[in-house]
Amino acid sequence: MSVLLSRLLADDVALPQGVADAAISGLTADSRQVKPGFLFAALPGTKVDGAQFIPQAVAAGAAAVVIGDQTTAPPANSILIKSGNPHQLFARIAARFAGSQPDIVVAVTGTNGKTSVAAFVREIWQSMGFRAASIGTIGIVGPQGEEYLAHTTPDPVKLHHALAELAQDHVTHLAMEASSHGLAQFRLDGVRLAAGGFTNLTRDHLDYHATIEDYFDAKMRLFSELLPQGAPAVVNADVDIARDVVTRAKAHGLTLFTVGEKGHDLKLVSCVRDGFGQRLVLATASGQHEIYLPLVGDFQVSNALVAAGLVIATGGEEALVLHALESLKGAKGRLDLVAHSTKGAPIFVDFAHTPDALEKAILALRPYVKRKLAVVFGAGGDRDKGKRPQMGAIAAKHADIPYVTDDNPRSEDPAVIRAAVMAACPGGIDIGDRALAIRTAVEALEEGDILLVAGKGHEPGQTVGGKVLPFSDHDAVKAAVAGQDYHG
Ligand SMILES: CC(=O)N[C@H]1[C@@H](OP(=O)(O)OP(=O)(O)OC[C@H]2O[C@@H](n3ccc(=O)[nH]c3=O)[C@H](O)[C@@H]2O)O[C@H](CO)[C@@H](O)[C@@H]1O[C@H](C)C(=O)N[C@@H](C)C(=O)N[C@H](CCC(=O)O)C(=O)O
Ligand SMILES: Nc1ncnc2c1ncn2[C@@H]1O[C@H](COP(=O)(O)OP(=O)(O)OP(=O)(O)O)[C@@H](O)[C@H]1O
Ligand SMILES: N[C@H](CCC[C@H](N)C(=O)O)C(=O)O
Ligand SMILES: [Mg+2]
Repeated sequence: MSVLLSRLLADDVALPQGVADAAISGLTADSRQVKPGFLFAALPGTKVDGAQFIPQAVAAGAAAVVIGDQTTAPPANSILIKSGNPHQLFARIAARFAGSQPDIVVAVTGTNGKTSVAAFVREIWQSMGFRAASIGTIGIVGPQGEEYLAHTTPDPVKLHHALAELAQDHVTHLAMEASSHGLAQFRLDGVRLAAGGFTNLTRDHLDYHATIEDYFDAKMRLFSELLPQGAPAVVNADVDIARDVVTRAKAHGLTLFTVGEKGHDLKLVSCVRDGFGQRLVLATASGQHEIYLPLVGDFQVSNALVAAGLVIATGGEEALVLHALESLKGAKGRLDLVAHSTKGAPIFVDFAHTPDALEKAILALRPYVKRKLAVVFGAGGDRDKGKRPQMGAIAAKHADIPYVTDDNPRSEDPAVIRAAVMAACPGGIDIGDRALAIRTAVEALEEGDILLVAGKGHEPGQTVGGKVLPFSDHDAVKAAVAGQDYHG
């Protein structure tokens, strides 16, 4: 398949006619992927400037090269397209190259809860009879099954290829996660969005964003730049920063839809625990509604309301949406009750890998604990180091038995990461080998205890050095309960 360069650039860049008639056979921002007739985007990155690979891209047959207008590009035997924002231009080109997108695409941002909200939105739409999918940390989940992805928000080429495939498969409704990296790197700038959601903002990714304000600004691009005027902004009103989100959304002419105890459009009137579920009373313009939410944790109520808000605000019938909440399953590895120990203690697997998430996950389980609450957790390598002592302190404060273990050490020395966590976690038990930590914790469980295994959730591997070794918390827990060794 080839597309005329003029079609890919639309009104973004004007080129002389003969030049604009070039046929482009593919796109990439990686010189190593260039094939004859491709457009290569030479993008400045966090490690290198893609412009240095222009000679290789041209030698591989690049027909056109997108570069920043401040970049001094080497003389190239191909069409040079200069842009003040090459990342954004590339995202738009990727959208035009791929062609179709599902009719209704909503995006959710926030530090925690994005995957859960995207999964809930997909589930609600499915139960209303729509052909729906979601894209995010757990991959592409749709009618054709699941495909794991490397990123929460994929790069524009991968993203638009996925959107076009879903549209061709007659998927009309899509919920996607907008990560702060994805927003900062303009990965979603070609997506036609119908609505945006916001969950919360707490500490994460301060290795990448210089300050928490920069991190917030990146997230706010969804509201202040990506959504078209008048589109709904669904905001969890129960977090302090919601005020700022509302201000930005209003300034951009979005239609506010607030949810939660302080919400206006979908208000949480009351919430009472009922086994591993919760009975909610919700208020909307049409009156009060009693709902059973089959999920553990206050934060899942908040996520479910953002999800319901996104569906209602994009035209979903309120009664059907609220009814659908009663059968939500949620995303794999989010406070997932995976097994019971031989003494009957429930064991949960969760994806908490930020201080706030760890605190929320532990506190969500506390009401069910009759004796002791144990937590197995760690902190990721090559990621925000400031999270480590904070997570250690939270486990020490809120859990009875904290086990500190490895969670994707990546290029770092795992013992150094654990030491940083342990320094703030008096009483913590340091067991680097994650399978052994889980087995030790499981074997120590008594009746009335609960174990939370946090940090990896759905992840299928442990990243050590440059290698991803097969590892699943779900399987490690099941093996430990069966008294078997687990090696991934
Ligand atoms: C920090 C970060 O987000 N980096 C992403 C970014 O890379 P970069 O632009 O910094 O790349 P770079 O290595 O400096 O290279 C610059 C350019 O030169 C190009 N290049 C490089 C080498 C070469 O030989 N030829 C060549 O053309 C590269 O393709 C790139 O376009 O763009 C790349 C292409 O899209 C991503 O693969 C890469 O993700 C890295 C691997 C990553 O780990 N990202 C994580 C942190 C991430 O994005 N996470 C978020 C949030 C997760 C969450 O929800 O918590 C996500 O959405 O997944
Ligand atoms: N609304 C929330 N508030 C606080 N913590 C939450 C909330 N929702 C989920 N969590 C916690 O955060 C973890 C991750 O949740 P989820 O995967 O839905 O978030 P995410 O925003 O997609 O995360 P990531 O950016 O890592 O993909 C959960 O396992 C849980 O511990
Ligand atoms: N998208 C997140 C996932 C972190 C998962 C956790 N297991 C860790 O490795 O810290 C990141 O790449 O920072
Ligand atoms: Mg996610």
